[in-house]
Amino acid sequence: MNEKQTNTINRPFIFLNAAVSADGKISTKERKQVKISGDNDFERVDELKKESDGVMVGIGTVLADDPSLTIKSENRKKYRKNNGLDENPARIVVDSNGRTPIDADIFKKGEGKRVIAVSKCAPEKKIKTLKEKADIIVAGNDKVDLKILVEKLKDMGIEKLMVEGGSNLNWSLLSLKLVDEIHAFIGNIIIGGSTAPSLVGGSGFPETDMLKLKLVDFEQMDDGLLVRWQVEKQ
Ligand SMILES: NC(=O)C1=CN([C@@H]2O[C@H](COP(=O)(O)OP(=O)(O)OC[C@H]3O[C@@H](n4cnc5c(N)ncnc54)[C@H](OP(=O)(O)O)[C@@H]3O)[C@@H](O)[C@H]2O)C=CC1
Ligand SMILES: Nc1nc(O)c(N)c(N[C@@H]2O[C@H](COP(=O)(O)O)[C@@H](O)[C@H]2O)n1
Repeated sequence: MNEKQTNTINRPFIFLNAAVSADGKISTKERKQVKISGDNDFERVDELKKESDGVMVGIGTVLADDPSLTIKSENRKKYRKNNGLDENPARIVVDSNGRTPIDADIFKKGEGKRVIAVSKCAPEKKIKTLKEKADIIVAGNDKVDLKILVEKLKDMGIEKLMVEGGSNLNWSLLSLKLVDEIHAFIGNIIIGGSTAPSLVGGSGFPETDMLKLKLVDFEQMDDGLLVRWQVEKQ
């Protein structure tokens, strides 16, 4: 597939959302969830979830944070129900080897569809167990092929996909040019540490290929800054 075809694949609108420290980190060197934003930001994130068809994370985030990825507000859940939708957007984990724990909060909390995206390498036995709790998408040989995955998600009716990290999944999606927007709350803390994950990890772009962003919106929120960028098409 050449670059032009890459940009024209039939996929959802995809945006990344994250809470980032003033020095660009999304958690500590222990890779444990840390509170960067406050109540106003959690409300904003809840509203974004209400408007999304899917919320996707990498297995690294599931193992580190055990997030539920549910909508928290009863009114927002009701709004979705009244509009013929599941209470929660589909919760999607990018997990090549089927490592998602069977007692993860995404399975225990809230109604709605769960999707585990695996590669052909995932052990049969684990897939069989996960199938009792989630839809399984197989995409890629040894690592989840994100282009195939997002096309399959679109086929399932996912038009708007929110990505809640982490660092490595963000990198892969950005480097494959699969991201339309980035929404970040930048908090008034410094986390530091060269091994603490930043908003975008991976191997990084050479200077000639750095992604360009267009600033769409910004506002002060509590003691931090809320920023929305569009990823420029190249
Ligand atoms: N502040 C914030 O807003 C947020 C912070 N976080 C933090 O981020 C950290 C987790 O980030 P990170 O460790 O990078 O984990 P990620 O959540 O990014 O998951 C990465 C894993 O996903 C799997 N994967 C499968 N296919 C792909 C692919 N094509 N590209 C990339 N990954 C793929 C890989 O595991 P495998 O090979 O087994 O499939 C990989 O190791 C935690 O510390 C968490 O607290 C997370 C979300 C939001
Ligand atoms: N918006 C925001 N602010 C913070 O300060 C955060 N630490 C995060 N983290 C993300 O929220 C997920 C928790 O989700 P649930 O409430 O369990 O659904 C966590 O995994 C991070 O993705 N976000």
